[in-house]
Amino acid sequence: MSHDPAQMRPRRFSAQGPLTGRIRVPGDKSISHRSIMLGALAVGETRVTGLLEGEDVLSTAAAMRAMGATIERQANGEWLVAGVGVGGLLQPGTALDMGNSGTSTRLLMGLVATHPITACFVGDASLSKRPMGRVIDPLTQTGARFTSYPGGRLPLIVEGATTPVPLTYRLPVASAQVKSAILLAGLNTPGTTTVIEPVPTRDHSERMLRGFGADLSVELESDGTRIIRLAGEAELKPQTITVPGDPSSAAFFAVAALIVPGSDLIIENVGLNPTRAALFDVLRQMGGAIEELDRRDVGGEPVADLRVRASALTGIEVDPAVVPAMVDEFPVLFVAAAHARGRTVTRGLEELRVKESDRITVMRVALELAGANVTETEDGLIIEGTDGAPLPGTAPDARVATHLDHRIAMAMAVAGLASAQGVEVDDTRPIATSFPVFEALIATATGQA
Ligand SMILES: O=C(O)C1=C[C@@H](OP(=O)(O)O)[C@@H](O)[C@H](O)C1
Ligand SMILES: C=C(OP(=O)(O)O)C(=O)O
Repeated sequence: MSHDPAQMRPRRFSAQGPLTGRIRVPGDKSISHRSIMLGALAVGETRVTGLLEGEDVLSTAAAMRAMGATIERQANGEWLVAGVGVGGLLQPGTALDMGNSGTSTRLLMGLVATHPITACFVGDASLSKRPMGRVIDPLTQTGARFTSYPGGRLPLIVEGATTPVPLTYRLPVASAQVKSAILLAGLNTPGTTTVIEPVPTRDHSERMLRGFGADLSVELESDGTRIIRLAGEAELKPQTITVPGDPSSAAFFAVAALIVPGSDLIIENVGLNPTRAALFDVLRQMGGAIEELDRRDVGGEPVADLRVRASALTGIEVDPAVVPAMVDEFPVLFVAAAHARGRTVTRGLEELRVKESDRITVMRVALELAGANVTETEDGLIIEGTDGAPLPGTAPDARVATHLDHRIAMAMAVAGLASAQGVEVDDTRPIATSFPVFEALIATATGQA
């Protein structure tokens, strides 16, 4: 995807009335990536139902195919992955195009680092600005070699180690991608790979590696630090996986239903893994009516249907400790805060500056353009809400710049649904990276479908 204005797809999102009825969001992006990767490393056939068919996951699938796996979508929507076995990845014939996806890039760099192959990683303009040094640094210690653009940026070449050395690594940033890259590198490494995680991040890799039969243990220290140990030269067994709905996608509809008057919406099948679900707790603390219905287990992850009703929200100080458990949900939380009574303060969001865009600055500019009262700090935003009044929206000649960032486009679309004159975003194309049916579900929930 490029910034070429001729290819951008702008759209004005305007008030369409309340969100009602029932919707179902697509499969979780993090679990979908890992289903393909681990399936491709197992010996035999893994079956995946509910896979997110977003561009990011399709980039992962294309890369795993290029390294030898057979990955096919069946007519009934189920995906079959025939794996090559740990150690069996083949040298890709061309560069691996990671598109817009940080998760694909960092996790696959981990996999390639301990296979005796060389791979070149390329990506779009957004991904090519993102820091890869955070995985290059630890993975270099396995014996892999990296050649990258200055600052550890894409394009980059990974020459995997022929005799990889196991890592013991303490994470300097709270990042599930860095953790997962090291664990995946550990799969084809003799001995024990150890990741020390002072601040817990999403634990899908740990859960799924165990599910695929890897010998992985997690020790919890008294201060909350997690010590994750993985026995190398693992043999993964194929699995049948049902991917739960993505809480990060449900987040947009939860906020829309809270701030659009008269809404009463059921969002079905939402994954509520505690390392992911903090947004819903924060919105409840703000006074949001979010009920969990039929809590159950899907594919080893807690899931519920969420009933969300329009609510008067109150600003709060968001505890920085919850940031990793809602790291992708801040853009849409900011939109909720812009409609609350009083002030919302967020801190500890430095990581947002290195996502698909700098989500602190980009959301400050976007919300200001829509008429909100926002102050940017070094590590967060302070937002004075409207006490339930609609934001004016963007002027007829103004467009929110989304910078190839799907979550900016969707958060500001939600702002548009609750605005007086609509919010125009400059490009809706990036939405397809994580939530291809987003616009269709808006139409369904607002009765326009
Ligand atoms: O491991 C994952 O699947 C992800 C981890 C997070 O990134 P970081 O590890 O950079 O925080 C998150 O922002 C991303 O959307 C998905
Ligand atoms: C940060 C995100 O994804 P990634 O890092 O995989 O590009 C996201 O989906 O918000």
